[in-house]
Amino acid sequence: MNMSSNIPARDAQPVQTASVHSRPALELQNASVVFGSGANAVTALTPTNLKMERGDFLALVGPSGCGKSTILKLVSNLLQPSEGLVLVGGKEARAKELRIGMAFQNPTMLPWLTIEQNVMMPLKIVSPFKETYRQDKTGAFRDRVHALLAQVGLKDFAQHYPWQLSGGMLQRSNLCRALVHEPDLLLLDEPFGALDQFTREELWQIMQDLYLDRKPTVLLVTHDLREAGYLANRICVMSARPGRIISDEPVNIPQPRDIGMIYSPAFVEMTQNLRELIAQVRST
Ligand SMILES: Nc1ncnc2c1ncn2[C@@H]1O[C@H](COP(=O)(O)OP(=O)(O)OP(=O)(O)O)[C@@H](O)[C@H]1O
Repeated sequence: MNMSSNIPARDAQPVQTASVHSRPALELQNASVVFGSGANAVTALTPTNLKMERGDFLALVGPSGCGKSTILKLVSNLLQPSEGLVLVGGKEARAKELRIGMAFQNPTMLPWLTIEQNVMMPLKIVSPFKETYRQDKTGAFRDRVHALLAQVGLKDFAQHYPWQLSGGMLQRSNLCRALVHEPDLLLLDEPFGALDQFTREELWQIMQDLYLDRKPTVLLVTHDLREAGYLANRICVMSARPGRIISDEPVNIPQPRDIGMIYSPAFVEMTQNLRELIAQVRST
């Protein structure tokens, strides 16, 4: 399947996936996951290889239950592979203190803290920021939080509490919190799944701006093929359980991408090809 296209983009720049660092940001080497044992064993992931360079934005798509979240859990060290290796920045995930940012479908803001305090939280608890958090007399951390909030249009909401914000505003704050500590990896698990279509598209544009500004390495799990095509520079399709990656293709559309692009014939054709591939693997 070829996901190349001639779709025009605003202020087109080449897609940048090449690494300036020698070690991949993330590597799965024949990593497999089996839950349980004996007759109750469930193979969630067959031996899987995956490599991401720094600054890659990879979308993982596939039928329900194929192991997408399992891969996120492996990468974030919430789960150990039954066999194989998971390397983050060249070191085993379990051997390393990981600096990871995460955003899920439901923003998990602490209700008794303001948005500013919620977004600040990773700086308080994650190295190397936590060591200097208390000595931050200049307010550099606060400035960092405010700059992020301003970038996502929440400049005037820093002192509000989570219950005073809409779902879309909460997810924008959530993205700020996931990025504030400059994570080695940003893991996104259906982060826009609970939003209405207009808000979702607005958030895609905000996510794109944040990504192009900071170039974190991003692994996005989504069921929304347009979201994958709009945001990612690589799309991996997984087979039905037991999961494995059956297609790994670049999205050769220059960034930044215009949101109107998702209605263009070439983009619709690309997502249609993905849809057909997933329909095939669901029925086999
Ligand atoms: N703790 C567990 N014990 C047993 N089986 C599990 C466990 N966690 C996940 N599984 C199984 O592993 C498979 C992969 O699950 P996973 O959550 O990774 O799928 P997914 O692709 O993220 O699904 P969805 O798209 O529906 O969120 C599923 O069949 C699931 O039932």
